[in-house]
Amino acid sequence: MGINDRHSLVLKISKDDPLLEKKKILMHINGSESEVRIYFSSATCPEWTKITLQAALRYARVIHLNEAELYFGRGDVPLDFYSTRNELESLNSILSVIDTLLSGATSKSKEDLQDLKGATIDLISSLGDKNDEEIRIEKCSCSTVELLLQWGKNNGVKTKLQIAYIEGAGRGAVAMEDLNIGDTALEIPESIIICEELVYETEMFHVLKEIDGISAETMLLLWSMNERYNPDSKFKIYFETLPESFNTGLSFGLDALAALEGTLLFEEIMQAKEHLRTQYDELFPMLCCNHPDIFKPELYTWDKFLWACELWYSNSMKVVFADGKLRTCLVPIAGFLNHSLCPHIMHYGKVDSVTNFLKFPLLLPCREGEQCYLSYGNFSSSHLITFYGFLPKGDNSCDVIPLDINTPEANDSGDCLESDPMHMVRGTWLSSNHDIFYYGLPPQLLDHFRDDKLHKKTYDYLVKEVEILELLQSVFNEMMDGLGEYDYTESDNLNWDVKLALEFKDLQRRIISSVLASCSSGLKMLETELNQIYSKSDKDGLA
Ligand SMILES: C[S@@+](CC[C@H](N)C(=O)[O-])C[C@H]1O[C@@H](n2cnc3c(N)ncnc32)[C@H](O)[C@@H]1O
Repeated sequence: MGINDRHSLVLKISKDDPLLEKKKILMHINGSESEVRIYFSSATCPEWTKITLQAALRYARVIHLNEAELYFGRGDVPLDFYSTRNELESLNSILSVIDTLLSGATSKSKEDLQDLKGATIDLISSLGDKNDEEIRIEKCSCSTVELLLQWGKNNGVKTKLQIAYIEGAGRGAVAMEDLNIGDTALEIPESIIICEELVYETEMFHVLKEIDGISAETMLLLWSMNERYNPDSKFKIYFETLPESFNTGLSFGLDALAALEGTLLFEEIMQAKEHLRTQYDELFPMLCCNHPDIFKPELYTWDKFLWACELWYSNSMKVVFADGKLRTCLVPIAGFLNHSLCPHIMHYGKVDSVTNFLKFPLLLPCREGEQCYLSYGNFSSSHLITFYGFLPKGDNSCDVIPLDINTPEANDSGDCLESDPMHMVRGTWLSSNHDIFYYGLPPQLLDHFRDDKLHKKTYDYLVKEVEILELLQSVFNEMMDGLGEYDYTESDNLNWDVKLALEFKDLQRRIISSVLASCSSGLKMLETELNQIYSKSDKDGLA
């Protein structure tokens, strides 16, 4: 209860948030501190739920911003929509505050809180509806998948999902009934999660533990290469459901790599492959020669090593176990969940210490027959292609093009005087402000080039703005030329990897051309502004 019998929602930035200081500045500019209290009362006006939620959402969005979203946001524009992920997290955090209030509320206040809860759920649901996409889902009658589900159930798995074939994404999980926010779609007992402890029980461990600096993840990867072919494995059925090839960026052929030349994705894939090759060469053939009965040479080829790397990159999850330890794991059945930029499940990495189950609760309703999506994390499309082998549908706020800009000012000892963020651009269609001096471009990038001493809207200021936009135009024109032309003519007969490479290049092209369009329209606005100054000075001169 707050003043005058009104209730309040209290939202605050976590003290452990690494972006705490930056978020505090943004909150401060918008009239609040790291903690904000939003008063509400049903007696104020009929629209009170909408008004309360709008007020709370502005601050909740800041609390849930990630680094890139903070870079692209700005203190002097309203704390508007940032991304679907941010919106989903923000609305759910408001919902959990309301739920906490409800647990201790009296009957009158309960009614108001229930109304507010209903309005919050409506907003979350409409977010899901906006991102709803038409995709073909077909029943999966694959016997190995059915065997795995049965094995899971025998071991205690509880699920409200069934496995289906999803157009363009292999297998996926589909809701068997209408699922609401807070419902648990899937529960996996800790006992069937594949994690490092399994290696410790094997002969292999006695050999591997002698290798200097070897990580638990690498041991587990080598274990899985053998276990995949072990007829007596406890996880035999799980391994049988895995695809023969994962088709991630790590398996891109020469044509796809050639198509990507000059892009950051090319660099990312080459670096990742080089790293894996070095790791492989450090272990093999040494392990096979020294311990051929434990590391059978036919199971430890480069191709099989790459398969295992792709398995772990694309299917593993970081899980905090009931003992509090974080482990990289393979989670049978949960491994069927596909990724979305508007996921139903986001918070799932912790085993419930009372029940010993890893639970997958919903942040977004999922109707019967709809695909239930997970968030694999805040990853750019280049990361998702390299390590997962797909380009997600929709606007990915992590798709940025980093810019190599040096901070000009440094003191005598070479240290930068002011900490300059890593500058970048993204598709300017994601920005809400395309007015003069904003142009849909990142404010921090523009500020980097601006001269603080010039007063806004003066002739010199406008001339400097023109210079900045022309500079950006030349940088991005060069980047666009480097990408070459897109050839659509034969796209039907292309290999999966070349297709993916071309789709990535097309996305890069769309981002760059949006930046170029923003620069052009900005230059036009500046030209109009300068013309007004000229005509005014002409008139003044005549007078
Ligand atoms: C954890 S598995 C999910 C289950 C997988 N679809 C299967 O059939 O085994 C991750 C893999 O699923 C695919 N995937 C996940 N989300 C996807 C999406 N939104 N679009 C296309 N493919 C996706 C990618 O191949 C990715 O490497």
